[in-house]
This record gives sequence, C-alpha cells and structure tokens, in this order.
Amino acid sequence: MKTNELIGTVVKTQRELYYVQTEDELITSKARGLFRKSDQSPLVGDKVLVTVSKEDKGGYITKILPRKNILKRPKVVNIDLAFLVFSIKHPNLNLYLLDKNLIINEYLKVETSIIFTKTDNSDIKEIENLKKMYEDIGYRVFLSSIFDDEGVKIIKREVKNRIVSFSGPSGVGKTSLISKILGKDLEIGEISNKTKRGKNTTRHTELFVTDNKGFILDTPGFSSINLDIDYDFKLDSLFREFKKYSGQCKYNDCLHLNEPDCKIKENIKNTIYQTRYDNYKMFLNEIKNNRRF
Ligand SMILES: Nc1nc2c(ncn2[C@@H]2O[C@H](COP(=O)(O)OP(=O)(O)OP(=O)(O)O)[C@@H](O)[C@H]2O)c(=O)[nH]1
Ligand SMILES: [Zn+2]
Repeated sequence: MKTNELIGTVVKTQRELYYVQTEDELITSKARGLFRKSDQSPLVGDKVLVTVSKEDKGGYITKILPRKNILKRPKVVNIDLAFLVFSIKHPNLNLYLLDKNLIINEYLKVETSIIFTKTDNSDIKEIENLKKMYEDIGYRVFLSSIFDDEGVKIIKREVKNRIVSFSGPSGVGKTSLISKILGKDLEIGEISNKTKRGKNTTRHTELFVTDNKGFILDTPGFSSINLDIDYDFKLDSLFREFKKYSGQCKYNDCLHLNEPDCKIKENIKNTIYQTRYDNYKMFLNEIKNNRRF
C-alpha cells in the first residue's frame, strides 16, 4: 500500500474522526491507538502529521506537533490571535466583559485584538474615543460593519495564515462578520458550534478555512465568564497600562486600593482610565471570592 505523509491542521473532530486540512485538501482521518487517552488525542487547531493511503484517501494521524496554547472553552489549541468582538450599541458595550476577557487572555498569553462592530449604528465620536482608549492601553483596535467592505478586508488580512478566534457577547455580529470574511453565508447547520447556553445540544467546534489560508473559529456568544486566576497572582501585571508603574508605589505589595503613595491611583484620569481601574477593583474582589481554602 502506498502512503504519503502530510502536515495539516485539525479543523473538526467528530467521534473518532478528525478532519485535517492540508495545503490542498481536507482529509478525513483516524488517530493511531497511541492517542487513545483523551488528554493526548488531537484537538481542533492541532498541527498534525497525517499518513494518507493512496487507495482509499483516508488518513491516519501519526503525530501531534507541540502546542502553542490550549484554550478551555471551547477546547481548541494553537490560537494565534483572539479577536474580542463587541458592538457599541445593540447590544450595548459592556466594558467590564471586554476588560475581563482582555485580562484572561493576558493571563493565558494569547495575542488579542479588539473589534468594535456595527459602526453604522453608533456615534462616530464615541467609537473614536473607545478606539483611542484601547490603543493607548496597547491593543490593536479594528472597526467593522456589514456595510463596510474595507473594514472587513482589513480584518481578513489579520487572519492570513493564522488560527484566529472570534468571541464576544451574543448578538454583536460575529457570525455576520465571519460570513463576510469567508464570502459565504454560514448556514445554521454550519454554525452548530454556536449552541446557546443552557441548551442540551452537542457543541461542535470547527475551524473555517479562508481563501488566504487562515482558520477562523466562531464561538458561542457569552454573557458572563469566570475569572479563573490564582489568588496569589499579581492581577495588576495583566493590566498593560499599570505595568509602567511597576515597583513605583510606596509598598511593594501595593494592591492600589487605599495604600498611601500609590502611583496607580495618582494616575487615574491621567494615564489610567477610570473604567479600567474600576474593573481592576472588581476583578480583585472576584479573585478573592473565588479563593479555595
Ligand atoms: N446594523 C448592523 N447590524 C448588524 C451588523 N452585524 C450584524 N448585525 C445584526 O446583528 C444581529 C446579530 O448578528 P450575528 O452575526 O448573528 O451575531 P453573533 O455575534 O454571531 O451572535 P451569537 O450567535 O448570538 O453569538 C443580526 O440581526 C445581524 O443582522 C452590523 O455591522 N450592523
Ligand atoms: Zn499602588
């Protein structure tokens, strides 16, 4: 039997089957016995070596290449860029959720950018202020609207040759934007991974392949998210704009709450935005309350 070894990306898993996208084709593959233990089995996003039988076109995954990162919900690996997608109106912008997701991705060391959607129905001044705010903090910010092909094109460039996730609250326009990037309407069947919370349907995680060799992960909209960060972890290190004051407060272990001579508090409204500081305090409280004894 003639075989051929190729490298590819797992775009979908279904029971014992793995769909591997190689340079030229999608190969339906099985995994060798050595991956049988579930923590070692291939996951969506995995870069794998696949041996293809010339006869039946089926593949066998023989090796999983080292992973760059592992995300829990949905369980995917090797995310090169995470887009946090938020609208300003319909639904209204929730900076608490945006900041929380930014902080979690800093913790997981996942490169993250922001997309503000539905720019057609929002005040331009408000959009510009928000864009400036997050750019000042150190994030790249993209704007999009289903009526703005140029915005979609710029976002599509970011997807090229990378695995990119789109996540954000329900209804902000993730699927609409992804459809634009893919140049096709995503049918309900194709977005079965977007199972609404609380429903009992199986959730499929799937990467969509773009024509510029990128992979897109559409994720179910969220309304809340748990801050799974150790109590001992220095939360302030996850706030990019706080970092430049690192070690400058009077006390080394300053939590930037009521301590005297705190550089963070001194710089609120100067280089530290009030909403970011307020969210910092909320997150600090949440981490304390999550503490396991
Ligand atoms: N005005 C305006 N409406 C939009 C835009 N993008 C999406 N919408 C509308 O917003 C609604 C939600 O869009 P979806 O693309 O389904 O949003 P989603 O983020 O995928 O939502 P979930 O699947 O619940 O996570 C739909 O009615 C869209 O037509 C936009 O750029 N401008
Ligand atoms: Zn301080």
